[in-house]
Amino acid sequence: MVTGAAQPQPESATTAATVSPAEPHRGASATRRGSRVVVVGGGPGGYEAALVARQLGSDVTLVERRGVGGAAVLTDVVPSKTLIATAEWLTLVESADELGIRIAGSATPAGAPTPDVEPAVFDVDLGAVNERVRALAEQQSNDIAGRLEREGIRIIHGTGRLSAPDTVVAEERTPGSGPGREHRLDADVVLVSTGVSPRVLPTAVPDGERILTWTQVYNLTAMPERLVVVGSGVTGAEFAGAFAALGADVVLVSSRDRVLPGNDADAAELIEDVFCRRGMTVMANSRAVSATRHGDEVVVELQDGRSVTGSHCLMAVGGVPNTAGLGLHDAGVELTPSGHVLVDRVSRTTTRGIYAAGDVTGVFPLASVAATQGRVAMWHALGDAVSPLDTSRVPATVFTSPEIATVGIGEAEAAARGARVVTVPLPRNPRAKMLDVREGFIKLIAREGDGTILGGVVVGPRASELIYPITLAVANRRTADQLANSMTIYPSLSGSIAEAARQLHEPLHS
Ligand SMILES: Cc1cc2nc3c(=O)[nH]c(=O)nc-3n(C[C@H](O)[C@H](O)[C@H](O)COP(=O)(O)OP(=O)(O)OC[C@H]3O[C@@H](n4cnc5c(N)ncnc54)[C@H](O)[C@@H]3O)c2cc1C
Ligand SMILES: NC(=O)c1ccc[n+]([C@@H]2O[C@H](COP(=O)([O-])OP(=O)(O)OC[C@H]3O[C@@H](n4cnc5c(N)ncnc54)[C@H](O)[C@@H]3O)[C@@H](O)[C@H]2O)c1
Repeated sequence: MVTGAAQPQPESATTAATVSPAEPHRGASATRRGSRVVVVGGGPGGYEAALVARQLGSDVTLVERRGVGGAAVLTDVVPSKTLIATAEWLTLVESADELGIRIAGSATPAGAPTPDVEPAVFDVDLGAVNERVRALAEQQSNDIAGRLEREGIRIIHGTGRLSAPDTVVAEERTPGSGPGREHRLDADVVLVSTGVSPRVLPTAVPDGERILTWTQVYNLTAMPERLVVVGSGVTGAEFAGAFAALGADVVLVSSRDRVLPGNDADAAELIEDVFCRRGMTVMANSRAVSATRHGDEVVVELQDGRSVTGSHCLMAVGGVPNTAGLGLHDAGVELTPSGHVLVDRVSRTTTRGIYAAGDVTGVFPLASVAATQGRVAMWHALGDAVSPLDTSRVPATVFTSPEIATVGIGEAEAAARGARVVTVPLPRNPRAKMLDVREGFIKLIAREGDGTILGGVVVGPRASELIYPITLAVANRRTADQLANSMTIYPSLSGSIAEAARQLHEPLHS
């Protein structure tokens, strides 16, 4: 019998005790030791949950059909950010000349005419880059699997489904030899964390060679001559930027009037500008209706009758939740109109004892959120202290060059709430000048009156790191004055965060 902690109440706040997850939890003796927990899907949502459940004394089985670490480690976050690391290196090299670095033998005494030497050009061996990417992902997956096994978590390499609300059937994966052995796993708590798969348009079916999903780009052994990227969301923008930096001729087909439609408008405009300056073609208001292979070419037809031809096409048109065949309907688990699993802020589904975490819930498709949802699910299910998920404080980064990092409310909401917005351009910052940083900004949003920081945007190198002090301020309801009065290093890019905060100061007499 399933013994979940409380009646599910999707969309509502939890009934459990509320403390910050950073505070010590109650002792495991207060929790349901010895519970049988089955996790289906081994991405960050699943494996982080498994670790918490084990820590709380449960008997834990994790069923994963592909590889531990999930899509996050094997096809999405880890490989894309590793590829981007190579692209970033090439972007840095663009500044070499400005910084006084010359090709060996071409430096001249001061004042002498510079000899006519071609700027350094690097060829990227995409086969070698991708080999490194795949090896790193595989290694990370093995590291996580090793950790889980050391903690005493049982891993079944196979496909899981619910045969009843308290039973998971796992069919073991036996490569090349028909159906594998079936395990019937009785569970007190089930966590569904099966992620999403790339959305496939029936008129643009990937062949894995020239029409690709984002999971297939790591099989390329040679640089695409002309890559058409369809979709200008985060995935499309990151790959378009990376491949342009790696030396491919890139066309970005965007169905909207600008790239990154869900992001800060100033940041998106800046990135689109950078893309165009680097030679990328950005086609706005261009919805792709099909992608067809003709020998070594791919023709992408657009809704307005135009077409664009490339050597390769990357479809980055979003994902669909992996719920098919899981037995969710029969188990009474409700889905949202978009097909995601309906959960509340402690990850409960509509069936007692069944929880869900990560992209399959569609709550906020980030690895960090998946992991948090998974942990929260186990804290709740197993009776430990728990805070419901708060998506208003989640930081996110688009790993373009420059990076775009955001946290808290955006400008539209700021306007609606009458909040104050200050933007400080990064190129004015002394450290930025030294580093030849030519674009970027810090934007802070603060509540009128008491100056509480409500949100922020950083566009610049390593914005993913620079956003942290702003995240701390948003998460802990700190004020602009508190941010301004925390000293920064001189010279440092974070000095501009303090500068923006100083500009938000409201004098006592005002
Ligand atoms: C290109 C790309 C780049 C990204 N970059 C970032 C980033 O930089 N930072 C970030 O925070 N997020 C990033 N994301 C989002 C991130 O990948 C997801 O939010 C994260 O993977 C979600 O984790 P998850 O645990 O929900 O699922 P996943 O990581 O998708 O794992 C789900 C697992 O479940 C398995 N599974 C599915 N069905 C079954 C079944 N029936 N039985 C057994 N196993 C099953 C799958 O094989 C998979 O391994 C990126 C996404 C993409 C597409
Ligand atoms: N750095 C990161 O953290 C990172 C990176 C990648 C993805 N993600 C996560 O994954 C989620 C999904 O991102 P995504 O970019 O894969 O999907 P998405 O759904 O956000 O974007 C897909 C884009 O494709 C467009 N599109 C759809 N059909 C089209 C067509 N026929 N022609 C042209 N354009 C079309 C859509 O309008 C949309 O803008 C994001 O919300 C993000 O949370 C995160």
